[in-house]
Amino acid sequence: MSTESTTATELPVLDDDPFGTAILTDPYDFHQRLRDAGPVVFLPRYEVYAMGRHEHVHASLVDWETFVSSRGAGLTDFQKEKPWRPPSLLLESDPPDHTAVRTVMGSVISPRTVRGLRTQFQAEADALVDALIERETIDAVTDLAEVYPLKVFPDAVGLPADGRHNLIPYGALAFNAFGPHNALLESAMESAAAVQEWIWSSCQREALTDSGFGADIWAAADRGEVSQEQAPLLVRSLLSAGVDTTVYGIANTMYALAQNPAEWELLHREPNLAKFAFDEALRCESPVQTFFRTSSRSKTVGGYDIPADAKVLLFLGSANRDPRKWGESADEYRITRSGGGHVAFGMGVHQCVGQPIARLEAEIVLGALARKVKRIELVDPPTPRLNNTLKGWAAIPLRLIAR
Ligand code: HEM
Ligand SMILES: O=C(O)c1ccc(-n2ccnc2)cc1
Repeated sequence: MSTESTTATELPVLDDDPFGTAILTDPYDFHQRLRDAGPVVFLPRYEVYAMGRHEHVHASLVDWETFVSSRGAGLTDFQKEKPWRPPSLLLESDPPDHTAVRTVMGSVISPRTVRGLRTQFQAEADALVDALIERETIDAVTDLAEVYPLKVFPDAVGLPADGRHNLIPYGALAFNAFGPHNALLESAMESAAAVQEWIWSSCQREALTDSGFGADIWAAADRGEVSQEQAPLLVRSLLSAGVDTTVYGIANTMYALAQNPAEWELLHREPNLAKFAFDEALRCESPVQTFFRTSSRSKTVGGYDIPADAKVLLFLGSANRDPRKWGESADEYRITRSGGGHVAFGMGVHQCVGQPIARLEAEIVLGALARKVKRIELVDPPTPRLNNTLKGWAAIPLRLIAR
């Protein structure tokens, strides 16, 4: 059998700052240059190895033995620097440690449990939409995308009624913390300092209602499926991830629909397409733009050598717009596209365990709005909300033209 010999080819280099304001605001030109530069590109700014093509991002996500998560899913290498908080038992662990806690979280957020949320989620969506269509203009972020998840998700977790507003700055901190120590992370640390106490106390058994995702995690600990020490950390995972991601995802979908009136018109005619409208927005306006891995050993990717112990930056948002996978219409928002295969929720052992909740929230609230609103129009350009990991908006002023 011939052994393919690949001579180490000189790595392409890009001097851009992917965590600078310009690229965080509008990453798509950089993504194209990254994909066209090669399968692996060295970014000297942070001394990391970057991948932007779907083929290699996908392959690296599923190769958890080479590209590990236990040394941090952000820029910090936990073998070299202390994490800012105890590492995530899910996101920042590898099999076999990861396997047991993932099994528990997968059974807590099971399709059956999530299906049981549909009635309550629908009631909250109908009430919110009925209030919104009374107004001629709304803000799709502050009146819709931030309001709906912040009501239904903490209810599903079983959080106390007061203090829930803390979830947004804490989520912003968690996602900024995956990036470099820049001004975004600095300001997130300052504004979230106060909420860390509320977050940790909300993860404790006594703070949670006796039914909900929180209680189910503690029940798994009582059954010995996870330890009593792991239970609050698993609840913390839900609080870190459960709100900001869906806020950005629903907002990004509304902006994509506002930019494509024909797509809204189709959705208004067929509100059951709401789940596809959300999925296509996740592909072309990915809320979670990047995640890091660390190479446990040297690896040749696309003919280029990545050394061991290197930080590898996977551009999910770029992979999801790669014309090598999605064709020339890759940048276009088309809700009838068969969009399967995107990596907006990751891929492999760490693929988003909260996906069913995110999808249910979006399908229901977008479907409820589409049923009652004939057309939506942008009133002013949206205001970006910058974050080292998340891409989305702080404000999207819209006019709603109900039936
Ligand atoms: C639009 C919404 C969401 C997006 C785009 C998203 C995206 C992702 C991505 C890309 C990963 C993989 C991370 C990696 O490979 O390192 C992930 C993992 C994860 N997500 Fe989400 N997420 C969303 C919503 C949620 C929600 C609502 C929850 C909680 C209920 C959640 C909980 C998690 C957890 C716990 C993990 C780690 C899974 C593991 O490491 O086994 N996510 N998510
Ligand atoms: O355990 C944590 O802190 C944590 C877990 C998961 C996420 N995440 C990212 C995208 N979907 C969820 C963020 C933080």
